[in-house]
Amino acid sequence: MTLSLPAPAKLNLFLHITGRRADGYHELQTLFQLLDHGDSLHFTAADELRLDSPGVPGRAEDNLVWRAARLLQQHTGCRRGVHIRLEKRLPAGGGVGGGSSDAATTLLGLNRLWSLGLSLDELAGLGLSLGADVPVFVRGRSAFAEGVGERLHSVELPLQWYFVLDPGVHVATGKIFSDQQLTRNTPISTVAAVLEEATWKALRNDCEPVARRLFPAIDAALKWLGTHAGESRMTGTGSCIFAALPSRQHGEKLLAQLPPDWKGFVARSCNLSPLHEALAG
Ligand SMILES: C[C@@](CO)(OP(=O)(O)O)[C@H](O)COP(=O)(O)OP(=O)(O)OC[C@H]1O[C@@H](n2ccc(N)nc2=O)[C@H](O)[C@@H]1O
Ligand SMILES: Nc1ncnc2c1ncn2[C@@H]1O[C@H](COP(=O)(O)OP(=O)(O)O)[C@@H](O)[C@H]1O
Repeated sequence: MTLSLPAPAKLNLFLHITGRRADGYHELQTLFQLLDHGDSLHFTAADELRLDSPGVPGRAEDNLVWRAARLLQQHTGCRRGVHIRLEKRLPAGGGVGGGSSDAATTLLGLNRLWSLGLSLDELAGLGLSLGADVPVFVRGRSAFAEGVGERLHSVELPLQWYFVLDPGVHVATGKIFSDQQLTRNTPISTVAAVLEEATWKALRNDCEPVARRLFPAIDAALKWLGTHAGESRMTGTGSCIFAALPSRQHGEKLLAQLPPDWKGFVARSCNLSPLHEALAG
């Protein structure tokens, strides 16, 4: 029997860098918006661990799916295996959290397949050791986040169509965070304040000026989407750019007009992750 589960994308609707910890990691405030579009993972019970992920370059052992499965085995002492097939749709290094979401789906999927009975708190704790963005996908709710992204307050955001433009460049998160021109002193805000309509315009992505300076394609993508869809912003540390849309049809039209080197997708926002809906159903 095969268990097939989604690994949804996220957008950072804004991303403020508010400080830097003694260990060099940056403190941030962000709004994680989950989307109904993403990768798919297929889990089939087996004696050994095997990963089939043609869309992700590099060794299987470095894949976050593999690392999540190994971590779960080590943490629980479980000796069961699994064959996992990863159907990759999200751009890697695109700021839409594909790798982190794949890891979260693996943790929840194997917790179910191997009948481990770990709680969401335990799984989120394990996820955090794989990456700062993994806990939000484990918990499965759009959320305001603080710290390095691990202090989560779930929020109900208005449902919205989004266009996500992938300018085809891979941004290493560390390259943005180590840039000398990155601002690290945005004043700390509150959940209530960021959710107010009046405050919305003042929110931004502090990584955006650095990313558009380092990557001309990101600058060009921001200009293109700004012209075609109005206010546009970068997600995470890039490279994807997004804009809110009045309808899916607007997004389909934009897809047809995209310059040849760029890709994109149209997605609807969701407050509850499609992964959690699938596991509940
Ligand atoms: C900033 C976000 C927002 O979603 O960017 P995206 O990765 O989604 O683009 C994430 O929290 C990213 O978290 P995560 O994806 O775990 O970061 P990693 O790749 O592990 O970080 C690579 C490097 O960036 C730096 N780093 C990362 C996160 C952080 N809060 N402060 C940092 O200074 C560290 O030097 C780290 O070694
Ligand atoms: N399953 C995976 N999918 C995508 N990237 C992965 C995966 N496992 C490991 N990686 C590595 O993690 C990096 C960041 O992946 P990803 O989460 O897609 O980017 P971002 O954090 O910018 O959204 C990739 O460049 C890749 O080297």
